[in-house]
Amino acid sequence: LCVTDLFRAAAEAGPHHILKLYDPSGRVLNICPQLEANSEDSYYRLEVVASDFQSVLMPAELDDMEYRLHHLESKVIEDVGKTPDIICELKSQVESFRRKLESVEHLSWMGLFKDDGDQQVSPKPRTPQLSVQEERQQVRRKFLNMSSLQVTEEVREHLKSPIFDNWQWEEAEMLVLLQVMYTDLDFLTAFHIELEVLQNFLFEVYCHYNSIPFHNFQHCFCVTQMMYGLIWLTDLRSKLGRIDLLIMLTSALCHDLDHPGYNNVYQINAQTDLALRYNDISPLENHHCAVAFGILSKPECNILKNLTSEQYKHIRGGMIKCILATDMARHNEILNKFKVLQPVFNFTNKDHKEVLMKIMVKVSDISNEARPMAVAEPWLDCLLQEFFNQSDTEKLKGLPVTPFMDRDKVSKPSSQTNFIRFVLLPLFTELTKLFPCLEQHILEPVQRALEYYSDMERARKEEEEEEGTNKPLYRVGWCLKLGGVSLKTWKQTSPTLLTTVVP
Ligand SMILES: Nc1nc2c(ncn2[C@@H]2O[C@@H]3COP(=O)(O)O[C@H]3[C@H]2O)c(=O)[nH]1
Ligand SMILES: [Zn+2]
Repeated sequence: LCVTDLFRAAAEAGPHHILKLYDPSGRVLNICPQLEANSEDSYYRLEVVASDFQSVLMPAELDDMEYRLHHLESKVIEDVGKTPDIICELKSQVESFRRKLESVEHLSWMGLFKDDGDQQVSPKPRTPQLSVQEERQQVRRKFLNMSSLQVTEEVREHLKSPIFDNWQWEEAEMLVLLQVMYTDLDFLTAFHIELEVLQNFLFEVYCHYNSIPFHNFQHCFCVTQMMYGLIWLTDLRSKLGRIDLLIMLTSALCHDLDHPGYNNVYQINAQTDLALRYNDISPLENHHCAVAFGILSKPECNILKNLTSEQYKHIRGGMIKCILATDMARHNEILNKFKVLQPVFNFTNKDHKEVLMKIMVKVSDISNEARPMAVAEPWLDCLLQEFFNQSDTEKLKGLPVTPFMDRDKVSKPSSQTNFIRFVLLPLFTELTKLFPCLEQHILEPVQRALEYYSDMERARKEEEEEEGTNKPLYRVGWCLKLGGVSLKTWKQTSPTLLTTVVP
């Protein structure tokens, strides 16, 4: 097929069909303007992979929702004589969602079109566009204009709790809160850190996180805040040296610096610059750590500059160990070490302390489900978006597809029930044995999350059985949030409840 034929064929198939294009070896090709020409003896194969496109992209829920909104509006008008603002807002959200589905943007969701021309999967020097730079400078100005003294006692206390809601805070405010963490742990006095240097360091850290769905600055903030909360909850200040606390908090802060949104498996399979540079050994974690020390190598950002060389060496060694420990490929190795030590744990033993510090960073890194559901669930949507993006790219490039990232294999609840059962609970249970006070703060919320996602999984299966069809594993619509309530939850709530949950 020549390109014109291709588009003619697509037009003939009509808008209700999904087409996929394959090369002679059976690889799915990206239908995009950069498509290479084929020759007479290398045919492209065009296949209709799904019909009734409209019903996939226009979930019945959307019609249902519009109908119910209309119904609700007429009832409210009968009572109060006009359409309340909240209903107008909902109508415009539903309308904008419909427009999104009708446009071509959603095609990238389905792995059909993907502009991966400037995809950054290697640590090339970052040359942000002016607008990004401007945005950052605005954040910097706002951050520097706020004083940590403005942060009230109430917020300082709340900052120590795992129920802290990151979604309520802007980036500049998060930077101030990070500054509060360093000051309230007395790091500035203990390590002679000048406030201006701390602010420069925090700002540079912020600039070195990418705007990607999950491994972004907000994730860095959440992990650091959880670490901070754990330090207070477990009273670690009385058990470890302040230098170890500095290592743990700074490792949490730096642990995903310049994450490109594609994991180690991808780096290795795609033979990216990172994989080449680090010989396939934890390429990402090595990179995060190297970026951290790159930032610290600038004198104006070097919060460690007033330390003795021995202290510096200790901190550098500790941070390298903690950041490299976040590679999930080493999860069992590290957890098993901790399991052996836990019954005889000794806070004065150097090796014991080292394993505990790694465990604390790991727990903080994967602690979203320990937070209230309204905070945790949007994080899962972000993670799945990054996962699906990776598996779509893997399919397009003909690389092995990472199974737990494959939109054709995982559903939102199944991804979570497995992760909670096999990763979170074993890890959190072990830490709780050493610090029983953590049970209510991290273990119980995770157990509740497991029930929540098991219920969601059951409901999905029942719906499938009722309808006798396979439900799409992860519907586009599930991502639309209306006042923090997912469409699916919304569908299940009564119209009267709707007005109360949406605000
Ligand atoms: N399914 C699932 N995976 C998670 C969750 N939180 C963290 N992870 C995974 O755990 C990994 C920790 O290291 P990475 O940041 O590389 O990538 C993270 C995700 O792959 C979660 O809530 N659900
Ligand atoms: Zn992380």
